[in-house]
Parts: sequence; structure tokens; C-alpha cells
Amino acid sequence: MRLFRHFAQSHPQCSGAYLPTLRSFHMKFSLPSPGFLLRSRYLVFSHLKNMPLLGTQHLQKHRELRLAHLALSVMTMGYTWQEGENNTVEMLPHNLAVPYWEVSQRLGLPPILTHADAVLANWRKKNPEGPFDMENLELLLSLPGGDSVRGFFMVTLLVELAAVPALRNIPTVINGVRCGETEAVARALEDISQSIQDMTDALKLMHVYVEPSVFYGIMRIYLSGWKDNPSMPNGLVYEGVQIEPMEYSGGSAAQSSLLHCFDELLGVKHEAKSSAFLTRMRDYMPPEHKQLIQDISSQPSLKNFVQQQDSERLNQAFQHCVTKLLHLRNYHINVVSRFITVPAARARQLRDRSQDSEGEMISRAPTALEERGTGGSGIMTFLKTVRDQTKDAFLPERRTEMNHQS
Ligand code: HEM
Repeated sequence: MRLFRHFAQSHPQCSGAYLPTLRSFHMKFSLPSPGFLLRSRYLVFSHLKNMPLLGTQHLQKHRELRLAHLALSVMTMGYTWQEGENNTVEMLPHNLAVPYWEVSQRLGLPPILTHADAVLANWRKKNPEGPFDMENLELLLSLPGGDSVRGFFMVTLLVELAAVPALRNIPTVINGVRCGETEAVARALEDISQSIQDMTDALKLMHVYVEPSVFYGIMRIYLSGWKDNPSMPNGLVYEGVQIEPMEYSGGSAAQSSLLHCFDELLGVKHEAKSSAFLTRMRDYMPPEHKQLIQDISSQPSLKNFVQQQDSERLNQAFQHCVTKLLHLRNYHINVVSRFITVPAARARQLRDRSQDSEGEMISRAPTALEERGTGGSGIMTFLKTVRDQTKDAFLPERRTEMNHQS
């Protein structure tokens, strides 16, 4: 079974963030033998249904819990979406739902596959001493979609990695504002601009490593959730946890803390509907990430500070940061167009015609997701509104310039 192929791997000596625990995790968590995972679709259902109730009490360390969350998320997404959008399940069996709920509660994460699972906790270096790049990275657990799945999660991880210098400089900016250190703030903002540019450059690799028709036709459904999704209008019952169904959004990089941090730092204010969606996405982050965003938002305003100082360098550094963030969001919109809007249009055209294999793949894509992101948002309107609100963060003179240009 493609879905769980990577379950079958055990990695005795690895340097990935969560991998050292994979083997002991298998033992502590009494996971069924990986062999079963390679059998037929029907067997996945029956095995997951008949799997023994997994005890979570032996999972102690944060890494073990994160790995358990990732594994249970992958199983859950497979169980839920294996038959496509038409034969969705209404209930997650208790042997999956109960440990999933317990692990989720302990981590403060929702019981669904999140960005923190699929990207942040799902990698290892093949050579522990080697570089942090595409050649030396591999996934711990995968979903259907072959190399494109690896490409999608790994490129997103590289975007996260490119943001590390920006995150590291945020405390410098905050302290500088508090202590009135104009030059230190300007320098830190220059580093943040560069880091955001590096994120955009890393995002460009999506076109190299991910095939749009595979992303759209095969992978995307496995990232979808059961909130605002017409395929599962009632949500999902987590058997043994709660009688009423629960609703959760699917995995999305809107759940990454990065842009939330930049928005708060630079004073980007979102319009009510987008803001509600983005704020809700914070509940899909590890609590510490959510707290970091909160902490940044409660600091004295950087923008006010910049406006009060008479420093051309500081002014420029601030404007550059907003410009780079705007470029990143513009580039992201292009990526979304290539990976969702264009294949969706082709799928509509091809659905009733005889097709080649690529056409067949995208025309089988779930129709419920044509207009929506896996996080459940109405895609382009949302992304363009968020992008446009970013422009409002410019200091007045640049904003006037931008308005003249558009
Ligand atoms: C093929 C690649 C990608 C596609 C198709 C894609 C698609 C989407 C979609 C549809 C949304 C709307 C929210 C939702 O419902 O999920 C979204 C939001 C978002 N995505 Fe992506 N995304 C991709 C890659 C990335 C990467 C690598 C990042 C960077 C970590 C990223 C960051 C974001 C952010 C931050 C948002 C929230 C909107 C914003 O703050 O501008 N995306 N994405």
C-alpha cells in the first residue's frame, strides 16, 4: 500500500528531528507489522478497523509524541480519503481515534494531519553529516503521489529553513525598538528582508520537484479536512472520544507560523474574513508557535518606531521587508495558480472526454476542492485579499507609490 510504504522503513542511525524514536516508537506503540501496510485497499480498511487499541502511556518524550501524531495522522488521512470524495467515512474507528485523541491532547494539536506533522516533523537527513538540501533529505512517512509528495513536503521544509535567519532576528528588532537602537533595528530588518527573499527562492523549487497533475489529481485529497468540505458535510465522528462529529480543517502552510510572525512584526492587518481564517489556523500549530506569534503581536509597534526615527536606512529597511513579503505572497499566488487553478480548469474540461493518462489523473481529482484550499478557504479571493492587505503595511510614501502603480 503506497500510503504506508514508508512505515515499512526503519532507520537505526538517523539525524532527522523525529527519527531517532521511530524504532522504539514502533515497539512502544505496538504498531502492526509494516507488511500489512503494503496490501490492498480493502485490507487497509479492515486492518485499521481490527488493529488493537494502541496504548499511548509509554510515549513520554516530545519527539515520540510528535512522531506518533504524524503516524496516526497519515493513517487517518488514508482511512478517510482512500476511496476518494464520494465514499467518505463518517466514523474513525476507536482503535485509531482514541490514541490519536490522546496524543493530540498531550501535544495541543488537533487530531488531523497538520503542517507541523507533514512538514516540520517528517524529515531525516540521509547522511547525518551532510547538508540540509533536497539530495540529502527524505521523508519519514509519505502519502500517495510518489516523488511529488516528497518534493512538496521537502520544498516546504526548505522554505521554513530559509526563514530561520528572519526568525532569529525578530528578538533583535523587538529589543532594538524597546531600547531605541535605530541602527540595530535597521540591520536586523535587512537580514529579515534577505531571509524572506531566500524563502521565495526556495519556493521556486516547487516547480522542479512537484508535478502539478499529481499534486492536484492524487495528493491534494489526502491533505483535506472535514470542515467546510462538501464531501464530509457533517465532519467526522472520533469513535470512543465523542458521540457528535467533529470538524477540522486540512493541512495547509497557512498553519506555518512564519508569515503570521512577519505580519505581526510589520503590522500587516488582515480584513475580517481572512483574519478569521488565519487566526483559526493558529489552532493547528504547536502551542509554542502560536504563543510566539502572540508575543510578537503584544510588543510596541515597529512601524510607529520607524516613523518616529529620522533614519533613512531604517525607513528603507522596513519598506524592503514589506516589499519582500509582498513578493513572496505574489509568487505564492503564481504557484497556487499553476498547481490548483490551471489543473482545476483542465479537469472541468476533461471530465467527460476520453483522456490521456495525465488528463485522467486530474479529472479524477475531487470536485469539492476545485474552488477551495485544503485548509478550506475560497482560494484566490482569500490569497489576493491577504496580499493586498500586505500593501497597507508600507509607510505612507511607498503606499501612495504602490497605489499609483496598480
Ligand atoms: C504547491 C505548493 C502550494 C500550494 C498549491 C499552496 C496552496 C495554498 C492555498 C490553497 C492556500 C489557501 C489556504 C488554504 O485553504 O489552504 C494557501 C495559503 C497559504 N500558503 Fe500555500 N501553497 C503551497 C505552498 C506553500 C509554501 C511552500 C508555503 C510556505 C511555507 C506556503 C504558505 C502559505 C501561507 C502562509 C498561506 C496563508 C496565506 C498567506 O498568509 O499569504 N504555501 N496555500
